Amino acid sequence: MSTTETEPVSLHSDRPSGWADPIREIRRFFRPSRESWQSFRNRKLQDRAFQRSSARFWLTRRFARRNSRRLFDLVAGFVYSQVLAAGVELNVFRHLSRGPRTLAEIAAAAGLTLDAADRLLRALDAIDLVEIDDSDDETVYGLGALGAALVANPGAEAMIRHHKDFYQDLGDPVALLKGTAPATRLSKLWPYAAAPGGAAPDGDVAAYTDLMATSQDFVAEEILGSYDVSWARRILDLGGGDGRFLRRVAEHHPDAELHLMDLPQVAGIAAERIGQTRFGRRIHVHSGDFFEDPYPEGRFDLITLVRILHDHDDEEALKLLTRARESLEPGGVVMVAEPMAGGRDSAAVADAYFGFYLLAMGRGRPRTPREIGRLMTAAGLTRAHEIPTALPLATSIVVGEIPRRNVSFS
Ligand SMILES: C[S@@+](CC[C@H](N)C(=O)[O-])C[C@H]1O[C@@H](n2cnc3c(N)ncnc32)[C@H](O)[C@@H]1O
Repeated sequence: MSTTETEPVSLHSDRPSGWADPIREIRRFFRPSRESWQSFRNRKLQDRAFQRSSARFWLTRRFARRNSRRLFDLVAGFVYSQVLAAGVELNVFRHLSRGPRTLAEIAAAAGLTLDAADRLLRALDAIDLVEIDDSDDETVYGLGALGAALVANPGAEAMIRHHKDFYQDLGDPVALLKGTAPATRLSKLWPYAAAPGGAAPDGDVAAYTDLMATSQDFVAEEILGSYDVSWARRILDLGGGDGRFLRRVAEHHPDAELHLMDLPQVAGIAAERIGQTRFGRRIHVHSGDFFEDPYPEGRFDLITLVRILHDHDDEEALKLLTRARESLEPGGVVMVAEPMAGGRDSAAVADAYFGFYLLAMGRGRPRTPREIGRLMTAAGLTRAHEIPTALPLATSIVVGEIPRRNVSFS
C-alpha cells in the first residue's frame, strides 16, 4: 500500500508537541525575534517619509517598487478580473489562438467599436493576457503568456464565467461576514448547500456538475500522480460528480471495481456520461445522500472524498468520515483530496479564495491538513497523514486508515 511509502506527518494534537511538530517548535523558539522584527518593519512601512526615501534610494528602490506594485495589484484586483471576464465573454482569447489579428478584425469579431476594442486590448496587454506587436506598419495583437495558458485550460475559463455569480455575492463582503447579506447566488447554484441532504429542485444541477467536471482532469492527474491507488480492489468515490475522477482511476487501474455515489440528479448525469464510455460496466453509479442513505453493499479498500469535505461544516464532515470508515475493509483507507488551508503554496487558493467562496455558498470551510487529520482521528481512523502533491494549489491529500485486524469500533 502506498501510504507506507511516505513518512507520516503527524497531525495529532495529543502527542508530545516537540515530537508532533518540530517545525512549530522552531517557529515558537524564534517568535520573540520575529515579533520585534515585524513591529520594526511595520513602523517603518507606515512612515510616509520612509516610504518616500526608500523609493528613491538605489538599494531599496527595487523592494519599494515591488511592494507598491503588489499593493496596487490587490487594490485593483477586481478590475483585472473584470477585464479578463470581458476578454473571455467576447471570445478574444479563442480568436487570437488562431494567430495574431488586427484591431479591425478583433473589433468585428467581438462586436465592439474600434475605440472599445483598443481600450480592452491595451488593458489585456497590461496584464500579460495579450501582446501588442507594433514593430510593423500595421499593429497586430497576439496572445500573451497568460492568455496562451488560459486557452489551454478550459477549467479556468469556466471558472471565470462562473465568477459572475460569485462576484455579485461578494459585492458586500462585510455583510457576508456578518451574516446579514441576502440569499446569495452561490447558495442557489449549489443546491445541496441550501438544503443539506438533498438537491433543491431549482438548482441548475447540470451547470454545477459541468463546472466541477471541467477542472476534474487536472485534479485527478495531481491525485493519481501523487498517490498510487493500484493496491485497492474496491473503490468508492463519494460525491463523485459526473464520474470523471473514477474514469481516470479506471484508466490507471484496469482491475479495480469502482463505485460512485452522488445525489439523484447528479447520479443520473454520471450514469448517462459513464454509460457512453468504455467504462460503462466497470463503474457502478449509486444514487443517494451520503449523509443518510446506506452506502453501496460490501466493504471498500479505498473511499475517496475529492473536493467534498470543505463543502461541509465540522459536524457534517465528521459524520461523513465516520460513515466512510464504517464501510472500509480492514486495512482500508479514506482519502480526502482538496485545496487545503495554511500551506505556503495553497493559502491564496484555500484560505483567501475558498474561504470566501464557501462563505458565499453558505456552508463549509477550507481546513489545514492537521484539522482534517484531527477529524479523521475523531472518526476512528488512524495514522492520518498528508501525502505531498506537486501542485497544492490544485489539491492536497490527507489519508487515514483502519488497522488490518483485531480492532473494533463501537
Ligand atoms: C464540489 S462537488 C465535487 C464533485 C467531484 N468530487 C469533483 O471533485 O469534481 C460536490 C459533489 O458532492 C455532491 N454532494 C453534495 N451533497 C451530497 C450528499 N448529501 N450526498 C451525495 N452527494 C452529495 C454534489 O452533488 C457534487 O457532485
